[in-house]
Amino acid sequence: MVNRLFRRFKFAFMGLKTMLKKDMHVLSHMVVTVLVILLGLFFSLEKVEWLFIISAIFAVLVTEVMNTGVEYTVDLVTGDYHEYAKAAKDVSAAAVLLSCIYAVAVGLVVFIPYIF
Ligand SMILES: Nc1ncnc2c1ncn2[C@@H]1O[C@H](COP(=O)(O)OP(=O)(O)OP(=O)(O)O)[C@@H](O)[C@H]1O
Repeated sequence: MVNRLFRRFKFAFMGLKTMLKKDMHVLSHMVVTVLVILLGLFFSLEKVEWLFIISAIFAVLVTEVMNTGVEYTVDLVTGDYHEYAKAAKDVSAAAVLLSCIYAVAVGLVVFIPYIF
């Protein structure tokens, strides 16, 4: 039981490592995440504000990870141009875009009152 749990964590961490190697976007997300956390500490955000910031950070990271998974799967299935391959990758990228819009909206709502 503990062994199985440990194996699942191990594979999940291998996934994160693969992600960092394949997708440099994740590094830019990490940099923005650190900056946002520092800004949050500087303004001493309220608990609810932190919850929204954390949800936005994870929304972007999770969609990026899923997007990379879809890209790998599509590339495994076909190296040729295919309308469905394009649709799968574009729709998956759209999920990242939506999560980024959510993150920007949360950032603006939380930080604008502190800045102005
Ligand atoms: N096999 C394919 N058939 C049709 N269109 C494809 C195919 N592979 C990629 N595309 C198109 O090219 C775009 C870019 O695909 P790619 O695999 O290079 O991902 P990416 O967005 O550059 O991701 P990353 O930079 O994270 O690797 C896709 O969004 C899709 O529109």
